[in-house]
Amino acid sequence: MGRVTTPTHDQVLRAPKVLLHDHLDGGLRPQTVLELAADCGHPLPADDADSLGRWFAEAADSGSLVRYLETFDHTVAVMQTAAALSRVARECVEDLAADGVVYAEVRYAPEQHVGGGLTLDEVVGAVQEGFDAGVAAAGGSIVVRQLLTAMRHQARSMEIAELAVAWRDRGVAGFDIAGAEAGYPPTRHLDAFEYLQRENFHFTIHAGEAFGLPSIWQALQWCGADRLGHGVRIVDDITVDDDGNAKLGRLAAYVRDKRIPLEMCPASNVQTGAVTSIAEHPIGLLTRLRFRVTVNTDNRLMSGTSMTDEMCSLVEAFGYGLEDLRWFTINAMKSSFLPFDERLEIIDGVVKPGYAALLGEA
Ligand SMILES: O=c1[nH]cnc2c1ncn2[C@@H]1O[C@H](CO)[C@@H](O)[C@H]1O
Ligand SMILES: [Zn+2]
Repeated sequence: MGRVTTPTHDQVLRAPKVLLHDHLDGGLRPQTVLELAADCGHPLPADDADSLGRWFAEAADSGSLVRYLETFDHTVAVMQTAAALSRVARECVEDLAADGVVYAEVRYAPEQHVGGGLTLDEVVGAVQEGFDAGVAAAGGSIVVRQLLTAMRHQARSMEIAELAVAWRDRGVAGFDIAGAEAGYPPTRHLDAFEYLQRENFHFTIHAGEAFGLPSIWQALQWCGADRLGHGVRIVDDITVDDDGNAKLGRLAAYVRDKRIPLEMCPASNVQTGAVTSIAEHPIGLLTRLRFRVTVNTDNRLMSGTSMTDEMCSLVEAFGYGLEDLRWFTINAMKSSFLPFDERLEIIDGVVKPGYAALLGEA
């Protein structure tokens, strides 16, 4: 893609970044996990913040999505009160703002936070309170919305979809399904997706991460997803010949033609074994073919990552310049679930001037 102005780490940190795929229960500070676990008597596999952070990264680095997801037992366990949820949500916004994120959609599954007696409504309210406090602490330099996730192996998706719609004007911008992909096709939750479409609401679906094209096809053509969580396996429908010419199958062509946003999470994909390395991540090919690619963190705790780290690893692996990072960022902002005028305001008022200033330095 065009010109290349290789950025320094400090420039990537200062660049305005947009995050569409980040799990609230995958982004806690290790120290906070320790303190909340002490409060509620939850036993942890380590007793200081450094070793606990390392434990999460190592346990998640398993080559299997199912084992990766087991690490969430410890974060979800300490997020069962309104105070704990608000704290985690506030710290999440503080950490994203410090990382130069200007817009974020942060997701979690409310049904996993009712073990301490909270109602679903109270869970969403507690998270929103934390987000509001975090945005205030960051001096309004960041805009944050919730995405409500339903767990694909459970049967509460309709209820969670209704919850999301009930909160649509109070901080919730969309809906998602997550959890183990193989064996739990998105069509299990068709009633929820059809309801959301009738409500003119937005949703994304984790698809094409641990399972291939049928999962992506169902998410788009049966369920009507607006975006794909990961979607990496769309490359199974693309062949590249020895001269580098790519041939797209019907599904890959549809995804590109319709500008379906791909919420790509490079570090997470290496840990779950969806790809073997960042350098071999399909994001390189998909970017070259001009799919609507976005860059995301997925789980900052489990992957020991940040938006700055993800961007820097792509700069290193693919030689991307500031121009490419701006393209990813504008792609993400165009694909957000905010109203169109609010998206434009951030693109024209924040993202473009931010990159113009950095390109002026370079
Ligand atoms: O990459 C992923 N693929 C599928 N599910 C995930 C991923 N990361 C996190 N979760 C699941 O989403 C729940 C709500 O945030 C988490 O508890 C985890 O089980
Ligand atoms: Zn995810």
